Amino acid sequence: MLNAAQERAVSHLNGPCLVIAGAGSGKTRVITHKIARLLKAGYAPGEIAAITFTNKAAAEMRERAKTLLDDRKAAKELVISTFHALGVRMLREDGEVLGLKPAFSILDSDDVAGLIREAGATTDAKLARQWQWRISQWKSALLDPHTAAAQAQSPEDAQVAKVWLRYAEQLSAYQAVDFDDLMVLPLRLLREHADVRARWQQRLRYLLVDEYQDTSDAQYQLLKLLAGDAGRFTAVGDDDQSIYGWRGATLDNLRQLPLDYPALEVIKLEQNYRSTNAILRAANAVIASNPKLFPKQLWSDHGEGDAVEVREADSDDEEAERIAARIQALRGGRNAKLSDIAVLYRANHQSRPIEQALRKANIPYTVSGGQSFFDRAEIKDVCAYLRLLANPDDDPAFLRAVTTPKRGIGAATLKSLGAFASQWKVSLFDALFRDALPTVVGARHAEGLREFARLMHDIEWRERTEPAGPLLRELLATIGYEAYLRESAENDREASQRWSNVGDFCDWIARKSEEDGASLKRMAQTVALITQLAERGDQQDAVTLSTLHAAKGLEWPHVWLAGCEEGLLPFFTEDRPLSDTGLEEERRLMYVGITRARSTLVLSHCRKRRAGRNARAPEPSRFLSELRAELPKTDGRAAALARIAAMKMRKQGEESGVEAT
Ligand SMILES: Nc1ncnc2c1ncn2[C@@H]1O[C@H](COP(=O)(O)OP(=O)(O)OP(=O)(O)O)[C@@H](O)[C@H]1O
Ligand SMILES: [Mg+2]
Repeated sequence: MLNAAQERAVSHLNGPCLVIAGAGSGKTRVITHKIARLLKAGYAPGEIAAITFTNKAAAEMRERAKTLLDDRKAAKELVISTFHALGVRMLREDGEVLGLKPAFSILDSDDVAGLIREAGATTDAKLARQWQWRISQWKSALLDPHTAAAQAQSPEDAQVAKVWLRYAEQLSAYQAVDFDDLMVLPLRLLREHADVRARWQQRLRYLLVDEYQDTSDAQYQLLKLLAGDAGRFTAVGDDDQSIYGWRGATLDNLRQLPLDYPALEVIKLEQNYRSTNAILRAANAVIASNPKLFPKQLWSDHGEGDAVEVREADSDDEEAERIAARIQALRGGRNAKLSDIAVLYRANHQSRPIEQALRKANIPYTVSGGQSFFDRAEIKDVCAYLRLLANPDDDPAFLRAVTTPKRGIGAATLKSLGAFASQWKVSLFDALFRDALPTVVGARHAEGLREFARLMHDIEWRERTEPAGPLLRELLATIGYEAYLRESAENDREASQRWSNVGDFCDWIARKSEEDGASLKRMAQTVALITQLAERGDQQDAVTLSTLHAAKGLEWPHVWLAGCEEGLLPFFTEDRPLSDTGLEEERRLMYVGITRARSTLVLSHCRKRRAGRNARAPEPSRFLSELRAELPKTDGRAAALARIAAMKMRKQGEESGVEAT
């Protein structure tokens, strides 16, 4: 079912459309329903592209489309992806006009940091990170190294521009791109090649963009080029939920849209279908302190509901224990499933005490937004082999693979190999096949390197006919990866955990490659893009632990927002004091957190919080005072009962001898 305003948005098929509305008002629902409507109007599934903010949101939207359409085939053909994944698709198909081979590699942030250290000939990791950040900013602003050099305002900028030039050369030599390139290069592709542009405009005849308020400059330009002058798109967003300003997202794109498209149909939605009025009032109260771009007032017919609670804990450990006690109570008293419950927080490090308390209480949980599965060292090791298989010119992957596990090939050998390779202008892997190799690195090392090359060739040969899963397992057995993990991990438990992660990964590869009929190499090409543990399809009932940023767009019946403290939410430090715009973005983050809740919401803060080895005594968040007028008087008795429950749990934990990790 759709309400009248949603229906208007869904049925507006000719000309551009913007839905601007508060949290939980059914914006994402408009997109899924509009997909169905477009199909009815004669669009082919492959002509409709829906852009989501995360891979996880894309997977969810495809699920929703599946149920709505009742047509699995059509749902499969829909283009539902993030801007970045769409960029990859465009580059794989058409990147060659920019000099990019279809099998190019995608570097993650660590790979990039390594290359930039090399390009700037520095070992200072912190400095290199600063350069990386600057270069990324320039790239997002659509500059090129030469312009950056010409426009440099300071000697530092001039130096970074030089590093950038060398870095850019490395990237093209390695046939690799970084994450910024995934937006910038498709843009260049469409701008500079009218034929390619025409083809993609024909192909993606209608675009739907979710979370429009968090698009970057480059993304907006890409949208415009794809949608053409007729503006065949629908964008939905909420200016009060723009929380990625720090990463280059800009609300200017919202302001600009009506100017660029005078025919733009702007639709507001005011009814909230997610939350109770108690929760909405808290949300409205907080966001009221921000200046308004598009004023709106949310209401819901879900009734008043339970009062929003504010809890104070002595320490972060106590806060965590209370969270665990509350989850048990929700499970018992309200029959809640664990997947109905989320614990949200501002900073990754806050998950540690909470994870410990949940383990102690035997409550299954998943962490999202923090370190993802694919960021784990062991998974990156395996991926290095896969990347090298997909693209032998991928030098960073080569370096990681050839040294993991150790094969007696040291830094000196690699350095000579590097010099040799650049002299011949070939990749490191290619250099292994040059006749002069033994004279460069010595006979013994040459043999070691060539053995590695033979191993990779063997896999490459066999991957054409053999199924991906078993082949990958065999590769890991051949290189003795498990033994390597046992040697290099801190202790047995860690080694087992890591090895079991690798096992999960192999299972996932096996399953996915069977599903898609993909070879190991094909899988390797997609792997670089996957960042979400969720894609492994964990079905177990579990509580969600998530950063506020990663919770965007999602909803749970029960939400606990932890760490509502000055310095944490809003986030600031002595080195990084809060600016006005910074404070506004933090407030929007608080608003996003509050509006994730459907029925119950708890906000907590601690009197003492550990930060590294020190403890701080933070003040309660100013956002709590902003919504205080909307809260009932604190119920002393309920607080006391919760404390007693937490104490009991602590005792139980000690008695059953469950160890915290
Ligand atoms: N017309 C409707 N009738 C019933 N339920 C609705 C309707 N529209 C939306 N909903 C429900 O309300 C909830 C919020 O919808 P949705 O996630 O689409 O909102 P949103 O505006 O995208 O929120 P956010 O700003 O957080 O992304 C969902 O559970 C959705 O199924
Ligand atoms: Mg949404």
